[in-house]
Amino acid sequence: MTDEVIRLQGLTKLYEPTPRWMRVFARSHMTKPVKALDGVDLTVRSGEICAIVGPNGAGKTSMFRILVGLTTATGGTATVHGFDAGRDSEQVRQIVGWMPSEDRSLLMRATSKENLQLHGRLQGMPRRELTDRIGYVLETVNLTAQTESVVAGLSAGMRARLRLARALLPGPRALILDEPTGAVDPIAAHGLLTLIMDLVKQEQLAVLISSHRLEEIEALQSQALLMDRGRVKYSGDLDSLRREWERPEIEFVLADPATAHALAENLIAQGLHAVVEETSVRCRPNPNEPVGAVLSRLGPLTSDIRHVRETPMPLRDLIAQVYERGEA
Ligand SMILES: Nc1ncnc2c1ncn2[C@@H]1O[C@H](COP(=O)(O)OP(=O)(O)OP(=O)(O)O)[C@@H](O)[C@H]1O
Repeated sequence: MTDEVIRLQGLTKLYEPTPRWMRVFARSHMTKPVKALDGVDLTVRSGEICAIVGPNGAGKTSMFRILVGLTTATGGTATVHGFDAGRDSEQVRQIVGWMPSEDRSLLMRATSKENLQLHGRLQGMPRRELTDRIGYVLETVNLTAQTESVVAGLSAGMRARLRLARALLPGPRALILDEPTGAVDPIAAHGLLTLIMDLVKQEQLAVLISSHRLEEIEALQSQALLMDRGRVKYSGDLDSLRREWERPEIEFVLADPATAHALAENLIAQGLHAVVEETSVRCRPNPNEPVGAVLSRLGPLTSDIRHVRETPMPLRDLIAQVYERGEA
């Protein structure tokens, strides 16, 4: 399809063990090869956000580093708008905006403008175009008033927006955002995410984002790629993930604690895990089992139930299930 921007096909990255002679000097070294990415397939289209989720060591950073040309793949391909991230790194750099996770990449004693000027020059942007672009990107991230401010004096939220402005400098087709809200307080993080969503819509960017904050991923209404030790555990949208893995919690409210205990015993006898709290009993039915099926097995106890409530599974638990069942 023509609107495919980022495409990974069988992407593999193998880090070789540290050579024996180097182990003497290296602070840490590896004695065995590590497969950071193991045959990853992914497509991100323009106007789409894909969240990369995974525990430490899942391979998120390795994937990002390949896409921005900081390291090369050992197998498969990574392309952006048809350009190969390894072979055509020059072209890829002009159409990919990279927002690293930390402020370390900013010059703290320089102003916002100076940081962007330096970055643009390193990217080979012509001086005229760079001046216009700096004004535009600072306005886009609401930092026009901080154009001449020294970075050290900016808040964490402002610095994050400056890192985003820097990623936008080349006028990219794709954005790669590594933990963009990492050090930012929740209110500023919300502002940053809203800004990112608006940008995606307006400029039809394809975005890859990594975040350990799952509530943010839900708010972004993004696609999700769940990874573990270099392998893909799930790839698709969050609604399909819910349809496939959802096990809503059911709460039964009864007239008195004695009946609540009787109902809980019945559920436990059915092999379900049930928790009693005064007159309420909570349980999670088996996968794909509707609440009606549980009720039909309760017999005469059904008439003692005052209310039934269904609570959707939090995204955190949903994802944990994918990982746990994958292990099994
Ligand atoms: N330069 C490197 N040399 C050797 N091994 C590496 C290198 N970079 C990463 N690894 C290993 O590759 C695996 C994947 O690491 P990567 O940093 O890509 O994962 P991650 O999902 O970004 O983790 P984190 O959330 O901790 O940053 C890990 O086992 C890591 O130790």
